[in-house]
Amino acid sequence: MKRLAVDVAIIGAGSAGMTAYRAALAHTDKVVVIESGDYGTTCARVGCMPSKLLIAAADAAHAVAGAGLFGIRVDGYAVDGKAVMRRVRDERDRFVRFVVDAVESWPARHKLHGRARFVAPHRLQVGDHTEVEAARVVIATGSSPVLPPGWRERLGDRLIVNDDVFSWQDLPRSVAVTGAGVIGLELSQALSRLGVQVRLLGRNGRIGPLTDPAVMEAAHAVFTGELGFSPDTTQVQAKREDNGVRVDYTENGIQYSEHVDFMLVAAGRRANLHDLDLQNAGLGLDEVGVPRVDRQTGRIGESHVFMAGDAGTDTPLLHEAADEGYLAGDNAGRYPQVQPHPRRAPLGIMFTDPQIAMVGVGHAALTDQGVRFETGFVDFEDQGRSRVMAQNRGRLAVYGEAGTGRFLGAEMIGPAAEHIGHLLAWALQQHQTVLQMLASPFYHPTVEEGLRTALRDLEKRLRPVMAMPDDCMGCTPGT
Ligand SMILES: Cc1cc2nc3c(=O)[nH]c(=O)nc-3n(C[C@H](O)[C@H](O)[C@H](O)COP(=O)(O)OP(=O)(O)OC[C@H]3O[C@@H](n4cnc5c(N)ncnc54)[C@H](O)[C@@H]3O)c2cc1C
Ligand SMILES: NC(=O)c1ccc[n+]([C@@H]2O[C@H](COP(=O)([O-])OP(=O)(O)OC[C@H]3O[C@@H](n4cnc5c(N)ncnc54)[C@H](O)[C@@H]3O)[C@@H](O)[C@H]2O)c1
Repeated sequence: MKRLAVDVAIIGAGSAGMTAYRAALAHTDKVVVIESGDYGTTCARVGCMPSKLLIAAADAAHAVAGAGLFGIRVDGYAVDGKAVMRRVRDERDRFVRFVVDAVESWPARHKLHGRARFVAPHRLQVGDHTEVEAARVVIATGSSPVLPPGWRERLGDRLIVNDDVFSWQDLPRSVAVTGAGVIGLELSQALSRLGVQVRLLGRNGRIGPLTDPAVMEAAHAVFTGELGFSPDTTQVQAKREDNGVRVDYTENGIQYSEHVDFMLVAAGRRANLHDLDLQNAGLGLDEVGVPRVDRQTGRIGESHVFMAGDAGTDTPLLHEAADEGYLAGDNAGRYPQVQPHPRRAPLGIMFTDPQIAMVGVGHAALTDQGVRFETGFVDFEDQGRSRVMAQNRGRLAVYGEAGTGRFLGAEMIGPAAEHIGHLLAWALQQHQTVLQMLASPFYHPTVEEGLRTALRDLEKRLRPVMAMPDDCMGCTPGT
């Protein structure tokens, strides 16, 4: 058994771990990053990037299929599944290469390969070959898909998760997708637009991260209109049969039975903490055995252990993982002079079409917290620029605090949501009021004019006396 003594040991070389490494290195050279799997990160290898590559192909197919609306005739197009998947894999490999190159440029003394687990608060065992004595530890072990009990045993290789999709050589004929969350919706719509027959099995009418009933209603209209989407299924059973899976489920009291090539499970992800033997780390764990992490320091309680990324967050997103990696790595490096780091305004974007954006505090959380707030809406059906582009589907809800007029958050499904989401998150981070936001420029004709309509609606409800003049459709058409 080799022995190693370091100031900072980082478990996991994903996006959070890599950022933690760079931050810790600013304080000490005695750092080691321990990785049990392949280098390249979840984001580049099986997450953000390959999923967006698949969506890009689906968008191209959708644009061709819908070109007739603009008077553009496209005769006889076909989706070449092998070519689609080849581009997804090739471009994905390019992104992975950049990450792997970065890791390969690190000195060998900073890297260790193998599965890490705690044997004592300051001691990690890595595989069966090395024992690391670490003054501080950063846990950045990411997350893995949650599978319904017994399905892996019953379905074998017909049960797939996101990782499997991106190594396909060709597109299958049909898939059932369990879970209408972010991954389920993004992949279902992309596969459907590429000609795969899709059955998306949701639960309790949930649709991605949305909580605002009016925005959810608009989202339901979008996805049930386009996909084989069953938003409120119960009693879902899956069993293996010849060349695929038999899926039985109930919706609205009616039983359905379908045969599909694969069952894709996208029913949420769980932090990779189970095999770390955290009970040996001397940490305070909560009632379900999970450590509590300070959002601004990344530190677990008063301990020498820090956590970053999907392993310890309720916002498992790439930019959050990178930020958390930085603050955990920095604090592990400078320990015991741990310092808090400010966090950014919450922002989430789903790359469906139309896209979904969540900014700040959502409708359900505002309601649960008893905040006095008002809501402004815009429906995109008659929004000028959106209609010009035939992307006039969806709804935006913006929330403002009663009394102060402070902007609090937004939920949206609609055109350009990735851009509108950023504008709103930046305004939120600057603590702007709705009136201050309305004082910013809005160009004509843009989708942002739809945002202005929603903000004006909100302003009217927040401060009836100081309301802005009504929209003038004749002055600037379709805003
Ligand atoms: C399909 C999909 C699409 C996504 N799309 C987006 C998107 O568009 N935008 C966005 O912001 N986010 C997206 N995400 C989320 C984003 O990918 C994650 O939030 C981010 O990658 C998390 O980074 P991480 O460093 O925490 O984990 P990871 O990158 O998973 O790194 C964790 C590392 O720890 C290693 N490890 C685990 N246990 C041990 C151990 N005991 N010992 C040693 N090593 C260990 C693992 O092998 C892994 O390499 C997506 C995720 C998925 C799955
Ligand atoms: N665009 C992006 O930023 C992006 C894209 C993909 C993933 N991600 C990240 O990855 C995380 C994980 O994604 P996810 O989609 O796996 O999780 P999720 O939490 O977004 O969605 C899981 C969904 O599955 C449902 N569900 C759970 N068990 C079920 C069952 N047995 N049957 C039917 N439905 C069931 C849940 O109610 C939920 O709606 C996301 O929270 C997100 O942060 C982000």
